[in-house]
Amino acid sequence: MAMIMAVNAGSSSLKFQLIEMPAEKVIAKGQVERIGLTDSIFTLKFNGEKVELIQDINDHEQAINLLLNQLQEHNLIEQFNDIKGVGHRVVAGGEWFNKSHIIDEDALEKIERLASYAPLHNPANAMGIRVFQELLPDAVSVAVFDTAFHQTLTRDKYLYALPYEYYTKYGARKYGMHGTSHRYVAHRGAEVMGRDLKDLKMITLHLGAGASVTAIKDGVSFDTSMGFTPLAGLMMATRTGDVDPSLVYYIQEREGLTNEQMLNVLNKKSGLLGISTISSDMRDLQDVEATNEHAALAMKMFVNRVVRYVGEYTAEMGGLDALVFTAGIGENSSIIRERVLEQLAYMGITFDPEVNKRRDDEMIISNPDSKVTVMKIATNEELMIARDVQELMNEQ
Ligand SMILES: Nc1ncnc2c1ncn2[C@@H]1O[C@H](COP(=O)(O)OP(=O)(O)O)[C@@H](O)[C@H]1O
Ligand SMILES: CC(=O)OP(=O)(O)O
Ligand SMILES: [Mg+2]
Repeated sequence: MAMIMAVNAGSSSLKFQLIEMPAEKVIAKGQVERIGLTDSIFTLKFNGEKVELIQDINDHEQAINLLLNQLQEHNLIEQFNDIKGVGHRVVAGGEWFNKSHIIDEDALEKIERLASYAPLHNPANAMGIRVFQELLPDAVSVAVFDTAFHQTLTRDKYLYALPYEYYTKYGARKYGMHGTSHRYVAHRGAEVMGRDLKDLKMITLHLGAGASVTAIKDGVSFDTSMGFTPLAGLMMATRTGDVDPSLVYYIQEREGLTNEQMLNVLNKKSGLLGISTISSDMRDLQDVEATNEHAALAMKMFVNRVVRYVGEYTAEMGGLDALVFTAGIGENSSIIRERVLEQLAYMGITFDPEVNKRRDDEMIISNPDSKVTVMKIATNEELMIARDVQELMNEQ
């Protein structure tokens, strides 16, 4: 029996679970949401108790400190001596890592060197790794990469139509992200359907602050919407998603921005925030869309891009059997799911809007006569992380 801590730093959140393995028993779990916004939400659940705090949390460092203080306050820190392994979500693994890896100095240095492959994430991931290594020097430390699941993409899918030498010289290619989540919900989705994933053409929609779409065929990742970095693909909370690259230079020149400032606009000032001008959080937009034209426009654009990718990937796979919604928006926003599904009626998708409003962690939303089975599956990246930590510890 081993106690494992799984740490998942997202762009707007920090999530963790303390899990007893191999029983997969969750001892404590919690999250900090809305990092960098006002009224950040901290929740901690243990022994049937729930703690909730609302306060402004500016960055991941503050989030980790708050988490550690709270664990201490509720005497959960004593369990730290029992923690044998800590698993960290790391967004970019480049071509160095195609599976989870024990973190030694060399691996940590590589994770830090991959910062330009995931500028909002890898530095925060590396910071989390160092904090926990100091706190628990004897625990095995493991990195679980978002990019690993997408290593099955074939060259025709992962290359950009740039001069080929940029791929060989600089690793300029699509890596894809959110792989741990896409992998988890794809397998759970197939189980809910009572089917073998290998026999299904499936699209998984991970719609959180970062958002991505994955096409899954023959049980593996076939194509995915994020790219060299998590900036590509869907419109996101603060990221543009796909944009004509010529516009970047056009705007940069006129606004007199440095490269770094321009990247900051694309990563942190765009997306739902950029269009709505009021918030990057879908909850805030839903609250005011009836009276705020910009909030309504941002939501319309968000839905449109999801619909576009579903069509694109269905065409690439030559059909679609199953569609899965997950992550913050995918799991919690029945409005967004409803609007996406209404626009997919042309595919023969039918669903009951009342069923769609239910809050179960796992559910089939589509009607039995629907040509595509539509599901909502709550993701669990932390469980996948804990499983990989356990596996690597067993191999040691
Ligand atoms: N009840 C809700 N309705 C609509 N959107 C929600 C709801 N709850 C959370 N969200 C959205 O989910 C996003 C966070 O998703 P999450 O997957 O936790 O993000 P990340 O892991 O990328 O930080 C928030 O930005 C918010 O827009
Ligand atoms: C890769 C990525 O965008 O992650 P997140 O959604 O957690 O920001
Ligand atoms: Mg996330």
